[in-house]
Amino acid sequence: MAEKQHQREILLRSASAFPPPPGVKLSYGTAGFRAEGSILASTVFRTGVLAALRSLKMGGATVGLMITASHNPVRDNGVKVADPSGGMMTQRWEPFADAIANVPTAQDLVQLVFDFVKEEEIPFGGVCSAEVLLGRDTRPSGESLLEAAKQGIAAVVGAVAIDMGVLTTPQLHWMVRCRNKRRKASESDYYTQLSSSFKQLMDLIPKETAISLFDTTVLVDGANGVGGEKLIELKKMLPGLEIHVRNTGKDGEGILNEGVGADFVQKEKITPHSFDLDDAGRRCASLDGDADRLVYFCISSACGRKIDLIDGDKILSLFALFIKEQLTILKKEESKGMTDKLPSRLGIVQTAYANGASTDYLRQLGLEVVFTPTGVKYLHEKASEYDIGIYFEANGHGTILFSEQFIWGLESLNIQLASNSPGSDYQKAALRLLSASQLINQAVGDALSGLLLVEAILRHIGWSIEDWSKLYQDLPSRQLKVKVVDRSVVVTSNAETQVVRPPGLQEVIDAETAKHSHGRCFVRPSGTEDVVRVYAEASTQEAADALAQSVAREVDRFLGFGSLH
Ligand SMILES: CC(=O)N[C@H]1[C@@H](OP(=O)(O)O)O[C@H](CO)[C@@H](O)[C@@H]1O
Ligand SMILES: [Mg+2]
Repeated sequence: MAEKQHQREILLRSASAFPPPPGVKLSYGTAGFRAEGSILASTVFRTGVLAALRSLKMGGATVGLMITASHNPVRDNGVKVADPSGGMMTQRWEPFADAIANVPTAQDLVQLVFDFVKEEEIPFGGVCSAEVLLGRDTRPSGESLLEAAKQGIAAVVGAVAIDMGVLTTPQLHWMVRCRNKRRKASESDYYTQLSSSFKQLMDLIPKETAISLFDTTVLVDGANGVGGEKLIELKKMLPGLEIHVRNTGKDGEGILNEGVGADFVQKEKITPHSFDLDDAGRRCASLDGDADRLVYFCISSACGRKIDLIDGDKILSLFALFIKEQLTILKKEESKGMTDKLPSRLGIVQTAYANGASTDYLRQLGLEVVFTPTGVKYLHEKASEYDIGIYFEANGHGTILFSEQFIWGLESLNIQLASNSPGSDYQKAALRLLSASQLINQAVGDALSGLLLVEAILRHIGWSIEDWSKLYQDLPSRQLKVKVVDRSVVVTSNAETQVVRPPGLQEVIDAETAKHSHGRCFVRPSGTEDVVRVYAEASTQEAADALAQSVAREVDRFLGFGSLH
C-alpha cells in the first residue's frame, strides 16, 4: 500500500513538470508520435512512462524508446517504442499510448496509469524492475526530449533508463533484440556482426562470377542524418567495398532531409544534393533521416537531374531472387534423400504502394505475394508467419525475417554437411542463408544492413546497377497528398485498396480508374501527416498523373474544406 502511494506521488510530481501542449491531439499513428519537436516534451515524458510499463508487463525484459521523426523536416521530432523482440510495440497497447499522450492533467494521467496497470495486471509500485534502452537521431530537439524520456522512465519505480546516445533507429531495435536474447548488444557488436557476415557472403561468391569487372564503389547519400556518420564507422571494417558517403550533415554541410534522403529521392525521382552528372552510371544509394529506409538510384547522363530509381520493390525482388536461388540448391540436394528436409516456406509481403510491375514479376517467379496495410508493423507481423518472410515498402523500408526453426534447421544441416560434403554447392547455399540471416536486421528494416546485403548479392550475381534496374520496368505512378477537414472519416478495407467510407467515393475512384489502361488507384488517410494520400498507376506517366489529379479533386470535393459549404 505504502509502495503504491509512493509511486502515485512520484508520478504526480514528475508529470506536473510536463504539461501537455494545449489544444493538440496526438495519435500513435503508423510509426509512433510525430509533431514539431518544440511541443513534444510532454508526449515523450509520457512515452517514457509507457515504455517502463511495457517492460514491467514483459517481466522486466528490455524495451526500446527511439526519438526520431525519420524523413520528416528537421524541426519535427517523434517517439516510438520497441518491444522486447526488437519489433514495433504491440498494436494492442496503441489505444493506451493515445490515451496517455492526450490525457489533460497530471492527476488524470496518474489515474489512467493506475487503471491500466490494474487491467493489464502489471506488477507496479517497485515490486519488479524494468529496463528501457534510449536512442535518438541527430535532430537538435533530440537531446532535451531524451531527457524528458528519462524522467518519464524514472517516474516508474524500479525502472532504469540506459542512454545509448545517437543511433540509427534500426541500431536501437537490434540492441533491444540482442539484449533480450542475452547476446552481445553494443554498437561495436552491431558493426562486428554486420561486417563479419558481409565478409562471409563475399567469401561464398561463386568462382565463375566475373568479379574483376565489378565496380566496387557505391556512392551513398546520408540524408544529412545519423545514417551517414554510422556508415562511416562501419565502412572502416569493410575492406574491398568502397563506400563514399555524401550528405553526412557534418560541419554544417546541409540540412537533415532537405533535398536529400531516401524519401526525397523516391518521391521526387531526382538527384539529391551533392550528386550530379559526373556520377552518371555509378551505383548510388540513399538513406533516410534515421537510416531505416534504403533506395538505390542511377543518374542517366542524358536526363538532367532525373534518375532511374531502384526502390524498395526492386530491392525486395533482388533479395527474393537470391533467397530463391539458395533454396533451390537446398531442395535439389534434399530430393536425393541424404539429409533431412528443411521447412522453407518463402513469403513476400508488400503494400498497395508496391509497383504493380514488381508484384507481377514476383508472382511470375512462382513466389507467394501477400498484402498488408501501410506501416512496417503490419508487414513485419505478416512476414514472421513464414520460414523466410521478405517484406518491403516501396519507399525502401524492409528486411528478411528468418524463423528460429529455419535457422536451427540450417545450423544442424551445416554441421552435417561440414563432415559429409564440405565446400559443396549445397553447403555454400546453407552458409549463404546463415550469413544473410546474420547480416540483415531481424528486428526491423535497416538501411545499413540492407545496403551490405544488396552489395553482396550484386557481386554474387555479377550485376551492374543497370542490370538490376532492368529486372522489370516499373509502371508509371504518381502520389499526391490532399489536405482535408478530418482525415479520420476515410475508412478503408482490403489492405487499404478500397474506400468503405465516405459512401460514394470508391465508386468515383472506380469510374476514374476505368478511363485509363492498366489504371490502379487508391486513397487512404496518412498515419504520419495530416493528409489523405492518393496513389495512381497507369501505362503512361501522363495517364498516372491525370488519374491521381482527378481522384485528388474528388477527395477534395468529398472531404476538403470546400465540402463544408
Ligand atoms: C506512402 C508512404 O510512403 N507512407 C509511409 C508513411 O506512412 P503514412 O501512413 O503514409 O503517412 O510513413 C510511414 C512511417 O515511416 C511508412 O511506414 C509509410 O510507408
Ligand atoms: Mg525512417
